[in-house]
Amino acid sequence: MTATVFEAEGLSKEYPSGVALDQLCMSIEAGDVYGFVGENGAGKTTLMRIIGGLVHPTAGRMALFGEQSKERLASARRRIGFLIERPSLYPHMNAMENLGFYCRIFGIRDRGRGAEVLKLVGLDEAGPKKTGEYSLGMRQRLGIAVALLNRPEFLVLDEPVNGLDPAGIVEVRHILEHLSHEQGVTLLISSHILSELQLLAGKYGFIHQGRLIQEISAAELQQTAQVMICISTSSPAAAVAEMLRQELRRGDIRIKQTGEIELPRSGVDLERLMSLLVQREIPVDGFQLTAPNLEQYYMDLIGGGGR
Ligand SMILES: Nc1ncnc2c1ncn2[C@@H]1O[C@H](COP(=O)(O)OP(=O)(O)OP(=O)(O)O)[C@@H](O)[C@H]1O
Repeated sequence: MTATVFEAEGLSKEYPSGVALDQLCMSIEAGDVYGFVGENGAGKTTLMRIIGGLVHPTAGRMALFGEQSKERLASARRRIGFLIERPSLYPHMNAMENLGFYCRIFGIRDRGRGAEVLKLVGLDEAGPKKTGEYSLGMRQRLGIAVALLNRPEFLVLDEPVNGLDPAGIVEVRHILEHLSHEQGVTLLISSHILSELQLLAGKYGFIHQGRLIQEISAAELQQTAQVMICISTSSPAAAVAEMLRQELRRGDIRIKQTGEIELPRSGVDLERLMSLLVQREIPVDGFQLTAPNLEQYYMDLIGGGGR
């Protein structure tokens, strides 16, 4: 039986300016990598702050590791690591000094723990460099190291790859994969980079205007989301798309921003499609079947799919 790490029932948060979380019900099981997806202002950070005890809900209940009372929630939070918004680091200190500071705050006596987490995030060679001189990627990795100091069973990460360059994104992904696969850490990750989230998460929760509108597992996404056909041609895309709409009698053929023509795979006779392109002497520079795509699924879900 898997243990429930986090559970919310009717969890709400109202600010004078409006509702940030609206009767949210969700659960995260031990070992899950839960991807939290939503537009700016949807309520993701608010939920993470509630989990961290930084914000109090106005209604509803929640449990962490099955604990619900105020006192027990406080001790359950010691089993969790947080990186919410930007890591707070002292710029005039190096990585080890920053970690030493947090060890004192968290009451961690294990003197070797700082070096261990630095190694885990690949910063063990950063040496005496002050964190004020760190790149964004290094700061983010050090933020993850801080979150790991207490050997958390559950890690809550608010947009951990936001603003990182491609190499930094891959580095953070490898760290999180290691924590999940090798150490069994449960992860809750919010991100706007859905292609990246799709490489990590096993389950997704979609939040829209404070409401959890859907949860789906990666396997369900694989089955549900549409495989798309993507055609690139040097012929005018608008004319080719119109010809295909007429011939295939479909209204769901669109031109992507990249200029490629895209249509759902389902119901398309590929042989007929190819022969239409050949008969009309349309040069085909690329023809691809794309894998189920989290971004497209999300856009369709909130009604902005453009198809
Ligand atoms: N301290 C606060 N006081 C008043 N309103 C707040 C506060 N914090 C958040 N809000 C509001 O609550 C709503 C949800 O914000 P939240 O930061 O949780 O969204 P988010 O999904 O994390 O967005 P983003 O992707 O931009 O980080 C927004 O309308 C926001 O303006």
